[in-house]
Amino acid sequence: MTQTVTVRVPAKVNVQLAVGGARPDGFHDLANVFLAVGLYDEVTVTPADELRVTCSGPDADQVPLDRTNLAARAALELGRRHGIEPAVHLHIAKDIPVAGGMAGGSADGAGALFACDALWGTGTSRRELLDICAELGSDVPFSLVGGAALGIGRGERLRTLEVGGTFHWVFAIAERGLSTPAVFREFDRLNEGVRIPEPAASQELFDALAKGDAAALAATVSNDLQPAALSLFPALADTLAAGRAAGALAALVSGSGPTTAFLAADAESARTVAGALRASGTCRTVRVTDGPAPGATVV
Ligand SMILES: C[C@@](CO)(OP(=O)(O)O)[C@H](O)COP(=O)(O)OP(=O)(O)OC[C@H]1O[C@@H](n2ccc(N)nc2=O)[C@H](O)[C@@H]1O
Ligand SMILES: Nc1ncnc2c1ncn2[C@@H]1O[C@H](COP(=O)(O)OP(=O)(O)O)[C@@H](O)[C@H]1O
Repeated sequence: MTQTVTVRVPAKVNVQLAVGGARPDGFHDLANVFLAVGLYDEVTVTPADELRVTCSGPDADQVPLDRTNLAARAALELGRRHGIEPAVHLHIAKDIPVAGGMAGGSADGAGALFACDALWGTGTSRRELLDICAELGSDVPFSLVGGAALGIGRGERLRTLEVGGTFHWVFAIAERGLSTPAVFREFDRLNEGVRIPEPAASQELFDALAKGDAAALAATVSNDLQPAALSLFPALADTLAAGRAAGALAALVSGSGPTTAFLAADAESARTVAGALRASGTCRTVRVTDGPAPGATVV
């Protein structure tokens, strides 16, 4: 029997995030276009006496190690469905910023699910894995599949999108995190009394992804949560301005933030934008990477 399984799972940036009004269940309908990018968490699962979570990496102290951790929740749910006691040690090697709008917790949930399924030999179908992911959180199904996809409903119902090239990105990691529910609440507050249209995905954006055309993608990216994130974290405007001034084709908040994302024309331009962001002193760390990246993969 396999004694240890490690799964690598990517971060995401939302190249379009169209947000509808609040639903009766408290969620918002979305047209959420995800692109997986090359920052990864690794989840390693090993048999143990009881369920235990550990985490390493620069942000490890911000990650809960109890049963609220999405990796633990994934193991508990898969075990429950198969009548297996989830006696495993889950170790998260964390490289995705915590509470950064890049779906790091979701990545760990998808990674733990995939890893436990391999360790226990439960042979769960793709359909059931995606159902469990959707129970764990709106972003978790995308973490499993990676690449690029449109998420509708609360973002959990996915349609894979074609991507015709590599997109070069720079991410500016902020000094502190932002809570996703707080950003949605601020979105509701800012839109009080406003009739919010049904969220709709952009065909121009799909075409830009399919062509691998960075300039065309830059012309169509959008994030309806950006005003709410900026309202809660006004200093992000300075980071966005610094990246734009350095030649980024597009500058936007990633999901609910506070990570800011900069689309560059090519790898060299990405390095220039990264250097300018570092020099600007408007963020904690700068990362250069590209997308699309593959979904959860056993390493
Ligand atoms: C905003 C997005 C964009 O991709 O990502 P992040 O910025 O958090 O990475 C997602 O919609 C976040 O998805 P995820 O982080 O999985 O959220 P969930 O655990 O499902 O929900 C947490 C809370 O966010 C709000 N929420 C989330 C999704 C959604 N469609 N509508 C919402 O209103 C609700 O208040 C919910 O209770
Ligand atoms: N494995 C995990 N890694 C990070 N955060 C987690 C994890 N499990 C639960 N959380 C909780 O989820 C919150 C959101 O974290 P994260 O998924 O990193 O951000 P975001 O939702 O902005 O993409 C964290 O503040 C933390 O309390």
